[in-house]
Amino acid sequence: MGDIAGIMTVASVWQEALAYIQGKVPKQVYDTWFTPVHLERIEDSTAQIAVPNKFFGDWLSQHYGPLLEEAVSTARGGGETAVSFVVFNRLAAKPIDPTVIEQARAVAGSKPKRGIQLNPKYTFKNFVVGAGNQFAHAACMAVAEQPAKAYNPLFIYGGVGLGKTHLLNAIANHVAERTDLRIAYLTTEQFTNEVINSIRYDKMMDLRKRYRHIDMLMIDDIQFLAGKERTQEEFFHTFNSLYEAHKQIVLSSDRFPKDMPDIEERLRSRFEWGLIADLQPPDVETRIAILRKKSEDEGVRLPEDVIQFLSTTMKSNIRELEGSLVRLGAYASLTGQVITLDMARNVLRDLIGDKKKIVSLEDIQEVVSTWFHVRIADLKSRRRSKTLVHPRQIAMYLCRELTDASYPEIGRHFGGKDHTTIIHACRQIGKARDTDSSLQATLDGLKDKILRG
Ligand SMILES: Nc1ncnc2c1ncn2[C@@H]1O[C@H](COP(=O)(O)OP(=O)(O)OP(=O)(O)O)[C@@H](O)[C@H]1O
Repeated sequence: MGDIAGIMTVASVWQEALAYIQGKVPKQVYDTWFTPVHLERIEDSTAQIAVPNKFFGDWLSQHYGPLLEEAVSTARGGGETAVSFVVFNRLAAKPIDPTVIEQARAVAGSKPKRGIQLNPKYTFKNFVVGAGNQFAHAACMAVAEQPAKAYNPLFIYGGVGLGKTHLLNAIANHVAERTDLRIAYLTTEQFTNEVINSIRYDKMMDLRKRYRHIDMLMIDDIQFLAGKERTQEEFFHTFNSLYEAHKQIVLSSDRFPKDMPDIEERLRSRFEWGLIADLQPPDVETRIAILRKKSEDEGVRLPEDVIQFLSTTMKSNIRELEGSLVRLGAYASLTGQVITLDMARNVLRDLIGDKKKIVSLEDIQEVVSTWFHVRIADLKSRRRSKTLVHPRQIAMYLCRELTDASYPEIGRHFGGKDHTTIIHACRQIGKARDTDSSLQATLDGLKDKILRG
């Protein structure tokens, strides 16, 4: 009885809200944007509007969110009503919260577990497991099931957009759902800012106390500690006290510990104490599985030939794969067309074109020097220290791989070196990359930076 009364109320509120909207927008807008949606329920003072897919919801929220709020509030006879959106063709539809659509990075607050803002979308359930990420996934699952018992620290490394943040969030979400452990999940940038502020306001003791009383510390993109001595020092002490107290530490990085030249040795070696698990670019089967899963979740119909096209064009980065799906879905939704192969080619032309960007030898030298924290002059010099030889050889190798420059020409750009030196470097790196997955990840990361500019 209560239910029926509830449904009737919702239905009548919606009818009135629609009448209100009709009076405010042109017919075409009304037909396109308001007839496909309905009011699902009203809870507290939030009205849930059911939409056909995520993009529709995003668009509606951006353009007509305030009008919807006004309409529902008026239909309910006043009082503020907020609106949120759910996708109605999904079984477990979740509200679309604009703050979590983009990656939500967590902030460690004074009460770490309550203060964190995890991205609820990043769970183990929606992480597609394939050959390249199986190991990292299993390691993360083990840690999530048994924090501080399985592997400590857990160090996840992998190239850009391969799922590090997703996995870290998945661990935190899993643990937060099942336990009362106090979790601090933050990016290295946030940790650095906290250290800087604590120094500035003389609150170092507070910071230390805060971090030393948590049960699980998760820091994303730890490579950004490079060159930040004071933050490294603070992190070192935090690490030690948590580790000694048998608390879980999880770190992610885009490179292997030994490839972090500007990080103190005592920290680097600690990163290797537990388990290091890498994320490799997905193979074609995994790319297809990811596309299928994401398109299903987002309510986007992707024909088979488009799935094939996307999975063979977007090879090295899952974020890019996802981005292309988002763009296609938005385009199709806004133009009211179904997705076809031609549309995909058209809409994603610039994304695909990016890959063919012409790069110069200088671009490569610049990116490599920033990555390894060495000067361009040192890359061109004849100094033979190990910290220089490796980046120099990598830069030479990438010059050969990403440009049409000849060996002598590359030699000239590296301080007038002989072409045999360049050939040697290319062979060394080419050979090593076949067996060294950390080198592979480094090369992928560098290429990504070079090609995207
Ligand atoms: N195996 C997977 N299954 C489903 N989605 C994935 C998978 N791997 C990555 N993704 C998705 O790809 C996007 C990029 O992943 P994520 O942000 O975790 O990458 P990252 O490695 O942290 O990148 P960055 O180096 O830029 O910080 C996210 O939206 C994530 O959900």
